[in-house]
Amino acid sequence: MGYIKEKFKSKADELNVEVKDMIKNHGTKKIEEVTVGQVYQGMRGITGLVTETSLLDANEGIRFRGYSIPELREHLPKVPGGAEPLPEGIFHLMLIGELPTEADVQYISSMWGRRSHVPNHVFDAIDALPISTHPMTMFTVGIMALQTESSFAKAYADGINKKDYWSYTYEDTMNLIARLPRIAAYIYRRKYKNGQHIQPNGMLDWAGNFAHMLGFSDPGFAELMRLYMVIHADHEGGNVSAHTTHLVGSALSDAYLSFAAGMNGLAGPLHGLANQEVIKWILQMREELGGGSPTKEQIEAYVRKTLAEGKVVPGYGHAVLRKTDPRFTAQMEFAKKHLPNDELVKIVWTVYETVPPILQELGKVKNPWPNVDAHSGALLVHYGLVEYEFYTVLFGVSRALGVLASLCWDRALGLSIERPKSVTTEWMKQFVEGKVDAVTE
Ligand SMILES: CC(=O)SCCNC(=O)CCNC(=O)[C@H](O)C(C)(C)COP(=O)(O)OP(=O)(O)OC[C@H]1O[C@@H](n2cnc3c(N)ncnc32)[C@H](O)[C@@H]1OP(=O)(O)O
Ligand SMILES: O=C([O-])CC(=O)C(=O)O
Repeated sequence: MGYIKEKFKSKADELNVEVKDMIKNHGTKKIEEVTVGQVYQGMRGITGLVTETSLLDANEGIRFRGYSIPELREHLPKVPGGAEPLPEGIFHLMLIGELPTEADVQYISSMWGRRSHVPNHVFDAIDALPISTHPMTMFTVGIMALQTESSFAKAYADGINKKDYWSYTYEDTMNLIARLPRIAAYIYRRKYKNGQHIQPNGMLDWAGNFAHMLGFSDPGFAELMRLYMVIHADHEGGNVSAHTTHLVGSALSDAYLSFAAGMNGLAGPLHGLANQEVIKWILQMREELGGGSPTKEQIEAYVRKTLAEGKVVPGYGHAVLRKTDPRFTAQMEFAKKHLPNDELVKIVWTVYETVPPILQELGKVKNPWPNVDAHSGALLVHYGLVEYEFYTVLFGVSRALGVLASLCWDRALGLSIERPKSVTTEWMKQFVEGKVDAVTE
């Protein structure tokens, strides 16, 4: 057994004892009351999941095992001469719960390199789709085709002990993460670069190799990919992609099935797809105004028009956050350092000055501030990755790190199949009239 796997096992054994104890001694302690409004409105504010990898504070933003994004940028290992943290490092942190050493990161990097071979039938499955297919559809088809390789599914079919679920899930996790950049790059080159594919470079780190396979040789782009892959990796457990992966995994669907399900959620415009919507919205605004940089007044008018048409302003608002997303700030800092005079980036910054007061005026928007998706597209366009329909695939490759580390924990802790209670509105009517009681068991 590799030493990262051994470390995970020993951490999981320790936490298992604590969790069993928690359930035994405090299992009946109430966390909070659930209201009728919460049940109808997306279960907002209901604490209903345990996710070890990260925790969100509504005002401060995400922390990965206690570390904020600025702290991660400082403490995680980097490539020689690089300034941005390596995704291998945040994966180690989320899985093991400790900051990695340089050696840990190198170990994970070379492990993923060794496991990165993608069988041909995956490419054939993608090639069977029309070229006009959305890249996220190609991505989930690719992941589903790769499910033939699941160690968990094979082991389960052969009959395994519950105690060993974690081990096969770990193997699937490592193999899937190793292969995702190749699948994503294949989709990009197939759809946008006439199928001129680029072979992996085994000497590079995971994100550096991804940048290389996509076809971008500017070292700034590789740095951006490292930062991008770190900041999009996880956002505690309740977001649509993480929750879906966890939910599907709770039926003991393997990592491929669970992750593909999560990616179908990420492909929704209120979640991950918002990053393509942001750049599309900005480009349309520019086109309607005849090109160039719009003024604050022009942006304000365009925002009001968007709202009047009954649409949301993409990249703004959040289900849980109540301040500017620190992932937006991290990208803004990257832009200030590397591309302070980029025209599109400057538009993103003017949009940032303009949108929040307008959303506040509406009186119903709980968070008028930008989220992670408000900034990412402008950075990608700067380096030449202009095909915005592809952006959510990048998000998905990154999100694998968090949701699959979590899936390892789900199986290691023996978490149950998820099955909350649902009711009908007829039941709800009787409940508010005091004719039926809430079901507590
Ligand atoms: C990686 C991520 O997933 S980050 C989120 C990416 N998504 C986006 O950027 C899309 C734009 N934003 C939104 O649609 C929302 O803010 C969401 C989906 C992120 C959160 O939704 P909710 O938790 O329901 O937000 P909230 O409670 O503030 O919504 C209240 C009202 O304000 C509206 N609202 C919220 N954000 C916006 C916005 N950016 N533009 C216009 N209206 C908005 C909601 O649509 C809702 O209107 P309704 O009562 O008429 O249905
Ligand atoms: O937390 C959420 O609901 C959405 C989000 O920002 C993410 O998943 O990154």
